[in-house]
Amino acid sequence: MTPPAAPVRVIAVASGKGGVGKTSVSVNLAMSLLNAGQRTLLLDTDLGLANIDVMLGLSPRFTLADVFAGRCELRDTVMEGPRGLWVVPAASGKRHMTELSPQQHVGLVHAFSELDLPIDTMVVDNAAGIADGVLTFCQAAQDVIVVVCDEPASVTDAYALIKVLNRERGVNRVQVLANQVQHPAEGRQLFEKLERVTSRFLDVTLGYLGAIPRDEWLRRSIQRQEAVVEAFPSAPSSVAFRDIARRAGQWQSPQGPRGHVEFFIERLVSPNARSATA
Ligand SMILES: Nc1ncnc2c1ncn2[C@@H]1O[C@H](COP(=O)(O)OP(=O)(O)OP(=O)(O)O)[C@@H](O)[C@H]1O
Repeated sequence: MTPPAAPVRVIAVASGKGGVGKTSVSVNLAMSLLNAGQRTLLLDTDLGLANIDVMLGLSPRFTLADVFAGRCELRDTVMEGPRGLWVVPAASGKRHMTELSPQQHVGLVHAFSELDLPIDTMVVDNAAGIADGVLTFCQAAQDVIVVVCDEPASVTDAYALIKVLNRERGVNRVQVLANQVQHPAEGRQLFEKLERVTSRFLDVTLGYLGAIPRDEWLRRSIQRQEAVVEAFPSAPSSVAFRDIARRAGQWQSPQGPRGHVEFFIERLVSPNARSATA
């Protein structure tokens, strides 16, 4: 009998507002987890404006667009990135891909359960906004990181995202990550601003994951199509990403299925529960 695959920790990265640095966070968090010994898969779910492949200088043969068009299986899209990071790329400029049905989003989540990859962690980069796909992928993850920066629209859109995740999808735990901060106190202030409103109006626990400084080295790494933690390991943002990956590694492990759409659900079912239902 093959031993059951171990649970996979799934972390969804979202932001509400676009352009705050969500993809940079996803790429560098995934690379930092990998460098800390976690076998990691990075999934790009931005089916309209995908850019993880561009950020990492990869040339995908197949993308999620091909899966939905019936041209390949999900496993055919998995490619090997830097240092053995697994990447599932999306497709840019496919407008119809942003109009997938809720069933197709759920179908994609379930398709991951069939994926026989030896991974410990999956990082899911989401599109901006609060479309059905974003909500489903966040709901299906064990942890959600919401990236904010010091702009009024970023904070209000982050609140809007947390509100629909909580009210419509039952998400009750969110980690807040401040990006592009000018000084460490700015990150904490942004978190407190968000927490004041969420604690008044929502049934959700916010955790403060930390802050990534505004860093010219990060911009340079994007030009070089590399993660900053790889291109410039001692840059201030690289130091912050490693710290955040370390903290993310300390979150409590998944306790088992939560009874709704969930990534790698089979791997969350304990071996005992499996044989009881076999
Ligand atoms: N910590 C940082 N320091 C300096 N520049 C940053 C930082 N984070 C992000 N940026 C800049 O912001 C730009 C947008 O970042 P990124 O593409 O990661 O954002 P995004 O939220 O994923 O955007 P979208 O919603 O459009 O996908 C980057 O090209 C980079 O120039």
